[in-house]
Amino acid sequence: MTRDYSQLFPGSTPTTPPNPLRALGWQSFFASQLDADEMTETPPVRVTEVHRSGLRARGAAGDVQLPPDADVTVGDWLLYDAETPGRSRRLERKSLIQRRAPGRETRMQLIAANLDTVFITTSCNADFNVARLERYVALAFEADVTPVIVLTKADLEDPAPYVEQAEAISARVPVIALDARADDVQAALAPWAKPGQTVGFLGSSGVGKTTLTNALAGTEAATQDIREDDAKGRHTTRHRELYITGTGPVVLDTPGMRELQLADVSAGLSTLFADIEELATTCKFRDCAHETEPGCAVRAAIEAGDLDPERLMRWRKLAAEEELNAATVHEKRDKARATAKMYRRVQSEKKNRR
Ligand SMILES: Nc1nc2c(ncn2[C@@H]2O[C@H](COP(=O)(O)OP(=O)(O)OP(=O)(O)O)[C@@H](O)[C@H]2O)c(=O)[nH]1
Ligand SMILES: [Zn+2]
Repeated sequence: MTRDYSQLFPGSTPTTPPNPLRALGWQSFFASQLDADEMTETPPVRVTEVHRSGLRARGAAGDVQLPPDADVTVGDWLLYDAETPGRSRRLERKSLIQRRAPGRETRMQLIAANLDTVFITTSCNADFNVARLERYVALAFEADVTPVIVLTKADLEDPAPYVEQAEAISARVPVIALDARADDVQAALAPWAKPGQTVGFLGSSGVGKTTLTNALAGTEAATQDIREDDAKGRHTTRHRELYITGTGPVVLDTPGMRELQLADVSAGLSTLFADIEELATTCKFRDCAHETEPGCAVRAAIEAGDLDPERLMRWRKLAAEEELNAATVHEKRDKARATAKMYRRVQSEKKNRR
């Protein structure tokens, strides 16, 4: 059987019924990475779940399973090789959210691939914290995901002062205030939550991420929970990590996103604090610490009221933190290598002694 895949390529006119791949978040960026033959022989599937035992993915023809692969994460697109699923080719990513692996592992842990927009969520109350929002924004920039700040619980408190502070974070980051339980959530998020787009939520516990996910994914979110028996025959409820709404965006909701911390975000910090870094290049001294040095452009901007001193402080803190984080990742890796080397030496010495 030959399928007509011409409609999946950019520039073609959409046909009805809606393209099933588009409902999964398929975009011309991915289509441009393969030709019509590959499209037929190895149809694209999107990874919906990652488990130790393997991957689950969904494509035009339904759900498939693949062997585990450390270089694949939720949201990835694979060209499914039905004969040898392990050989399925991963398409180049549009974006990638990753973090330092917790505990003793030294590698980066992949959290989510191919998100278009991340809704950085906080509430108009004590949860609101500019420094934390900046971290999330830097992380989004680092991952090549568009950040949008969403302020929930606007029905409980006057959102105006929160909106004002959030808008000061970056001219490149839109800010929206809403009641997450209201009917107009879909409309408010519509500019980013269009069909074919993939979105996710970041933020502390209790700020309304689940409420917003349900608003976008509708009843789908609830009905996509899967009941299954675990190894011991107990019933367990498993959440899908990718909600496919059919008519709206794809909503990515992995446990990893909820536990996310600041990872390597040096590039993201440079984007967020581009103004300060730009100013710093005009300081008289190259290694200016922007403290008491003469000819410091950064201090001059503060004195002129053009730069918020608090913002400078937060930039310093984040930059220092980032330096420390990056160092520990590298140090850990060096240490692990040294240990492995020593182990091999001991083993070979043992062998030689025999
Ligand atoms: N009044 C009001 N209540 C809200 C709003 N957003 C969320 N809530 C309520 O706050 C509580 C927590 O919302 P959730 O959506 O579960 O928050 P969450 O971010 O998913 O929390 P975790 O699942 O712990 O990560 C629920 O009782 C919501 O109904 C809002 O905008 N206004
Ligand atoms: Zn300076």
